Amino acid sequence: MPDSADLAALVPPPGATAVLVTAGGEVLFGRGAGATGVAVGEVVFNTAMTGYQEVLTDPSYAAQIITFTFPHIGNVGANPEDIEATTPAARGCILRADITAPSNFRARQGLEAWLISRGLVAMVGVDTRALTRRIRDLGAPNAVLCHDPDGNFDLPALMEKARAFPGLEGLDLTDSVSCTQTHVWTQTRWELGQGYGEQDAPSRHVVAIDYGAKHNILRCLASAGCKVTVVPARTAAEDILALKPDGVFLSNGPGDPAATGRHAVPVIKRLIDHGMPLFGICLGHQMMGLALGAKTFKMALGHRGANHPVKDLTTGKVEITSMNHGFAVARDSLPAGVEETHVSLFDNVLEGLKVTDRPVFGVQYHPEASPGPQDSHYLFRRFTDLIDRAA
Ligand SMILES: NC(=O)CC[C@H](N)C(=O)O
Repeated sequence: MPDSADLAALVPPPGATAVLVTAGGEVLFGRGAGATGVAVGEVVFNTAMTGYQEVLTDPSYAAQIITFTFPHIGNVGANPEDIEATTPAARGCILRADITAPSNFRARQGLEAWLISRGLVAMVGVDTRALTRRIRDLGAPNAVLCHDPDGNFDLPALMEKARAFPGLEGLDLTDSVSCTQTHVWTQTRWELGQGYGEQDAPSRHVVAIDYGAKHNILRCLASAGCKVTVVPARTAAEDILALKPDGVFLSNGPGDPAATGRHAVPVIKRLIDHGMPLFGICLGHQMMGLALGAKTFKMALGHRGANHPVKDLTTGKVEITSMNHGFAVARDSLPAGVEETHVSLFDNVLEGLKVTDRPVFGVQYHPEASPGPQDSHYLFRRFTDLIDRAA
């Protein structure tokens, strides 16, 4: 493994204004883009070919630096609609090609200006295919991404910074991305020519626990006919029950489910015991698993993209899904009475579960897509059917 002296001896190539330094001492130079400064986190790759704005605003990417496997990122620019959360969570991004001027009727800004406005550090002009292979073969590294227009890099200090990052295992990050106030969500899904809609006359009441919820999940719930009351991540079970919901939704979110589960699992257990219809997505699904007595584990590189095939074991149908997870529920830890409902056809990881005698289910992937195909939207209907049957 390279040491500080090896790193101090490295001379950046001419024109290098950004560098990625891993905790293991690997160094990758490129050209800086977006905000200047230093970003610390776990480096992961996403294989989606579209929807970079949704990916970069997904709160589940807190404390992560994203490299896109698609080489041309930025072609459609940025617009104020394709935003999954207003607070920045991802730390930065790494791109193959230079960011070019936008060409899309919805663009209001170029990607470069948008990255700066969100404080996202970026690096372009690097071999993202080699970086992706490295992540695939050796796992997702902790690293520091530094953008300095003068190209002054203290590489040993950057490596130390990467080493000081504790890694995602054991990290509860929901407080940094959850809402702070209870509020009602009324926006519905985007339609071409109309944009987002506003809900009218919802017939069911769902409380969504916000561990870092993507907006499109809330829109899908609103479009499925639910009045959606969004509550902060640490809301007590009794306060949720006092809102008299017909069902409770457990959102996606960043970090380690076992760490966030320390405060969230007792709340989820109480709701399950109460007989409440429950639907969990990603982090919400993982913590539902923990509440039922299953275990979660950290995957070597995780699943991130918009092209992951999943089989619904309850219908035999295969759907192409959107994913972003680095942890998963361990199949062999599922207790009696909890059934696996979905499985990844890429690597056989458990992607969904349900409780046999209660109205409780969750999926590991992202049925709201954003970005990605809409094959899995049926799950919102499955939730409202459960609510209606439990009424
Ligand atoms: N999208 C999510 O909710 C991600 C859940 C969790 N942080 C993981 O990486 O597995």
